[in-house]
Amino acid sequence: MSLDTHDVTWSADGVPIVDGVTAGVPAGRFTGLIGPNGSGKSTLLRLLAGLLRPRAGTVLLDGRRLGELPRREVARRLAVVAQEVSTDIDMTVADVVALGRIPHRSPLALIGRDDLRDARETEEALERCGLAGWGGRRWSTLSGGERRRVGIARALAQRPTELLLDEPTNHLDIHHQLDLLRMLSRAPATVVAALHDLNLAARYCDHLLLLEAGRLVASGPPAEVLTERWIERVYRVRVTLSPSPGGHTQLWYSPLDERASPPSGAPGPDAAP
Ligand SMILES: Nc1ncnc2c1ncn2[C@@H]1O[C@H](COP(=O)(O)OP(=O)(O)OP(=O)(O)O)[C@@H](O)[C@H]1O
Repeated sequence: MSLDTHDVTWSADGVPIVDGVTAGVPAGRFTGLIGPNGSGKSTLLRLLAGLLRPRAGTVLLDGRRLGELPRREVARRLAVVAQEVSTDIDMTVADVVALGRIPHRSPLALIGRDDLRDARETEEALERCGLAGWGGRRWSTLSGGERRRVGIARALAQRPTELLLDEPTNHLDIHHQLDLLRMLSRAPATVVAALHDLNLAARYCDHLLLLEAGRLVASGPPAEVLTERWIERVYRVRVTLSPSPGGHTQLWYSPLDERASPPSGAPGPDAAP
């Protein structure tokens, strides 16, 4: 495992938000953090990133307590892409992405050599996010989806060993959602992403952690977690699973109080993916 939590609890005003979670994040794989609104995904992600301290329990990075590791090591290794980013910064896209290089800067290194390497990493990260040639654009002029991709490029420029993302597909059109998740599933890092789209989670994730009211209720490969029983219980919707033309599991939803007809290759009028 790359990241582990042992009986981790975090509460606000005495109310447990993450409640006794023991979970492992497999090294080098893409783990999806799923669960309904308010189930604790963002909070668990922040605990994994060391941005919140557990009230009880421990978070381990490669078997070592996260809170006891040197800050610089954590800053180099872990990259976090938060749900929303500030809108009022007046920087170029290249400058924003180059922020990802800061943890790697050594005060003793030759400035010119660092600059060259940072420029190369910045350009490469922009390319991987489909933003080649965008370095000179002003951040403040970008759309929501473009900002999202720049934020992810910043995280990639850091060359993290663990990449943690909170709803990375937010604001992205379907082309960029697929592009991004394919890229994350192939990234040379341990990736953890909070995701709402269970079809995308089924298609791209290697491992899933399912949260319900702050508790981990299921974990494992998508085929073991995305079952009719779990989805109906946790999301309170009826679901029908069928293989997609590409061979992945496709989920069709309908309200619990409606009778869903099984799909015959295409969704019925009451079933929306
Ligand atoms: N600092 C806080 N003080 C009080 N309540 C909080 C705090 N942080 C989170 N919560 C509550 O904890 C619950 C879990 O929040 P969290 O953001 O982790 O959920 P989530 O699963 O990421 O939700 P969503 O899918 O809506 O983004 C929510 O009900 C939220 O209101």
